Amino acid sequence: MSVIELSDVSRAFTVRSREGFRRTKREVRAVDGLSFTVEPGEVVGYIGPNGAGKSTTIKMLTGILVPSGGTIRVAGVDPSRNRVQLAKRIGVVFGQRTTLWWDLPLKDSFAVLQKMYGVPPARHRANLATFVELLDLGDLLDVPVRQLSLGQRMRGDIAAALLHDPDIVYLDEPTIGLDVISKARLREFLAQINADRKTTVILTTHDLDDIEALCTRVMVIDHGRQIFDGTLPTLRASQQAPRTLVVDLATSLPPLQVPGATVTKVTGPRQHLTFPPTTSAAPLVAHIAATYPLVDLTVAEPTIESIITQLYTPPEAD
Ligand SMILES: Nc1ncnc2c1ncn2[C@@H]1O[C@H](COP(=O)(O)OP(=O)(O)OP(=O)(O)O)[C@@H](O)[C@H]1O
Repeated sequence: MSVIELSDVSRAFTVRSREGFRRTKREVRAVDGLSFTVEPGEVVGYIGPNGAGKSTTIKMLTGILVPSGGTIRVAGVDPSRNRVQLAKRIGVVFGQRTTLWWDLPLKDSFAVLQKMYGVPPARHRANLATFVELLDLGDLLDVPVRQLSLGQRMRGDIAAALLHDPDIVYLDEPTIGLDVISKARLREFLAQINADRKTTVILTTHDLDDIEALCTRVMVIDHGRQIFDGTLPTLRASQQAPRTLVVDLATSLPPLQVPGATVTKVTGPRQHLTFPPTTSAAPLVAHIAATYPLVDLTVAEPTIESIITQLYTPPEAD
């Protein structure tokens, strides 16, 4: 059974403004007819440009906002009518602000959460031991949250969101502002938690490396509507972005003649050839190996960044 179900969900806001002496009212449709389901254990990247409606969707999924239309079920209940019941089944992390108690040492925040959620003491101890080890929190437990660095605090926030064994966790920009090593550690941790506990993860991020590292599925939203839902390879293929063969030869040569591929760059013995996403690389590689003094060869996929940019950019009018 799906753990999240949205059917034709919309959410409008009335924005009031004043122009001179005139007051105006305008309706913004932050989410506009959204339908999708998420299965238990999926890791879904929920992405879109600024103002696309991502936060509004997440707020409706947690029950903070009531939809203007359509129906939502999360873990079998209507979020806005069953917020308290649902709170035990979900965890939420907002990268921009902490849910921990600012003046309390990290371990005291965890103890408060245990009481709030009524986690059995043995389970709490086991979870804490796992998170302390995987997130390297040992030296931080006695430090007040306000003294933690952003990366340390984020590790604390993520542990806090998972201590009550939620079925679903919403992560809103969890790696924002973190250095490369902290990002990598967080991604590894989340992948492991998902593998071990089958926790469903909904990840909102502008860092496409998060998506690449973690998500089995990507949903792209723009102007409150879904514009893509599928796997990363499907997203790549759907955008028809060309792939590239990077060929290292034993010697510098003029541009190679390879049917179905075009040389776009020559730097000494290295040549870059592009070919359509619908073409298999195998015959091209076979042709090059049989015809030229090949030393090494790699296939470079289009970066997800370039694909998403292409997706967000409206087609030019004729
Ligand atoms: N409380 C509100 N009142 C009025 N308009 C709102 C409100 N909340 C969101 N909006 C508008 O709804 C639209 C979607 O906003 P939302 O915050 O969901 O986008 P987002 O995809 O999360 O953007 P970002 O990536 O910038 O966080 C925007 O046009 C925003 O201005």
